[in-house]
Amino acid sequence: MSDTQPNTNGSSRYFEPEEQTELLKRGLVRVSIAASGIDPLLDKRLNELRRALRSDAPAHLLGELLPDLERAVLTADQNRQQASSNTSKAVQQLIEQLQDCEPPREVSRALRALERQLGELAELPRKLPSLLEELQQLQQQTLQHSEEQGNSGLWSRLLRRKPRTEPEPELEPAPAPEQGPLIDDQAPALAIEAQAQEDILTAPPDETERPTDSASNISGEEQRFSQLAAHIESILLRLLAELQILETQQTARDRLREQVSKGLNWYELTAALDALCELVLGAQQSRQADFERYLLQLNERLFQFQGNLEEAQNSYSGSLDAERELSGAIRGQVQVLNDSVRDADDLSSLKANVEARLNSLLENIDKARELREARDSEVAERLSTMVERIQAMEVEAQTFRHHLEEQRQQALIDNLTGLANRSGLQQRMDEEFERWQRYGGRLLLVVLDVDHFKSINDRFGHLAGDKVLRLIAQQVSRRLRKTDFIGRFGGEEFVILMPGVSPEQGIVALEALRSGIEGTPFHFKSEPVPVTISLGFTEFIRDDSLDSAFDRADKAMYQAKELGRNRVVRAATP
Ligand SMILES: Nc1nc2c(ncn2[C@@H]2O[C@H](COP(=O)(O)OP(=O)(O)OP(=O)(O)O)[C@@H](O)[C@H]2O)c(=O)[nH]1
Repeated sequence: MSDTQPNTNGSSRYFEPEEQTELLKRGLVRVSIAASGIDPLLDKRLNELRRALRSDAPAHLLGELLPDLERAVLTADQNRQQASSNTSKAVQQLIEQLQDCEPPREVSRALRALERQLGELAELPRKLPSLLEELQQLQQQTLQHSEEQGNSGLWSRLLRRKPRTEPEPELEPAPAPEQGPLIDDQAPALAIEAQAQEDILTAPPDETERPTDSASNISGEEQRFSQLAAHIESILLRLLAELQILETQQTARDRLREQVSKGLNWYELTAALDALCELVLGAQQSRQADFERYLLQLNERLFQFQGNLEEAQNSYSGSLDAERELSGAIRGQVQVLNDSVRDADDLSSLKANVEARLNSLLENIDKARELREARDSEVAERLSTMVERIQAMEVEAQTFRHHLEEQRQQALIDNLTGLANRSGLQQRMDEEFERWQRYGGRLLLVVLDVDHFKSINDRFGHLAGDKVLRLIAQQVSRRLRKTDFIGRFGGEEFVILMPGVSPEQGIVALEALRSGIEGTPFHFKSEPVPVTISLGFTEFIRDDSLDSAFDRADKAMYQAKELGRNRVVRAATP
């Protein structure tokens, strides 16, 4: 059979089968070149095919290449579909984010239309460039719209600097009253002198650092952001002040403290956190290394100690041997003396003989004594060295115990209020609960929450909020008995334990506590800041667990909030 093919001038011409094969091969080579660059495995297989076609490989060899090629084509197709689906998802997310920014209605509509186009995955690679171009325009319109609405976006907010550093407001409690038997009614006057704090709310922002904003268009959101940054800085400064570091880290700490107190933007904040992390880890590692060194030293000393004991033991058994040797020698000399007395012929030779034997006996005894004395003094010396070493070891162990205890205690204290933190509170609750289970008696658990604390933060800033928390902690601790215990449960919530107090006594005490806080004149500059607390409490009853009692007290506290706040509610017992 023959075949025809249109030639360049339009007429058809006949092709021999060899020519047709050649043409097909050439066509295949070109198609394979066009299909290159889609997938690395497919490229490899196409390369192999091209090499085989160019080298005039026999048909059966070409046939062997085909299954691999087919597989590579299928895999490449799957990969392409997966890539299309990923791209589609990413673009879809971008569209959703833009929709979240509340774009103008026409932009939102266009975004929805664009989203619909993403459904046709097969078309996506071809359409992607125009699709992205359209998306970029819609994004620009959305951002422009956001800025016009004064609703500055997350990035612009993050990249901007906060206003000047917020100075600490001065909250000055009057001197502490004497502790009353259960509750002291005389609330001290507190003055929150916070000129500086008020400055924050009214001070114009730093123009050089806010290139796009004027002082007048700082949104409420922006202000909250600045307050949050100030809050983070105050926490960092407190951490830096309280961090136990090494002498070699002092300069790094001072540098970081200076940097933080000057105010940080978010980029600097990340670096500052890194630096803080380094300080903490450095100090921790060094303490760890110290401890390891101490353990090594201790090990070495114990080893020496054991060596000394062994030597003392050897020396003691050496003395026993020497004494045994001496008594054998004496016995021998006495035996010889006996024999010479028995066999003596005349008095003068007997006398000389006895004298010689006695002298030799005395010599032996003297030698043995000297030897024993030398050994005794050696043992005494060893013992005194050992005693000294033990004393040194005791001192070191004591110091380490002290350090460990200090660190353990620090981990249980809340930095802001100086009260027990959640872990400290948990520890004490466990102890009190165990005592109550073992010995019975009365135990009250109180949950205390500051009312509308969020609005104090919002009105006066987080630093003022912190000060209020500190002062409440002080006020409440002063009014409690020595046997009571207060810890910070978290945020603006505290827990009080009152052992040996009946619910009737408890309600009186807590009512006085509540009215004491209410009557404390907190001031922000000259403006009074109303601070009240809500309390819920319960008595531990049979079959109670810590959780069940806490739950009751917590519910009672929420009931106090629901009833209008600033009150004490006793939990209903089941
Ligand atoms: N300044 C400061 N604020 C804190 C601290 N811990 C938590 N807060 C804030 O305390 C506020 C508690 O607010 P909410 O839980 O809404 O309660 P609230 O405003 O006191 O209202 P009620 O409890 O319903 O009276 C939140 O805004 C927290 O950010 C802290 O250590 N310092």
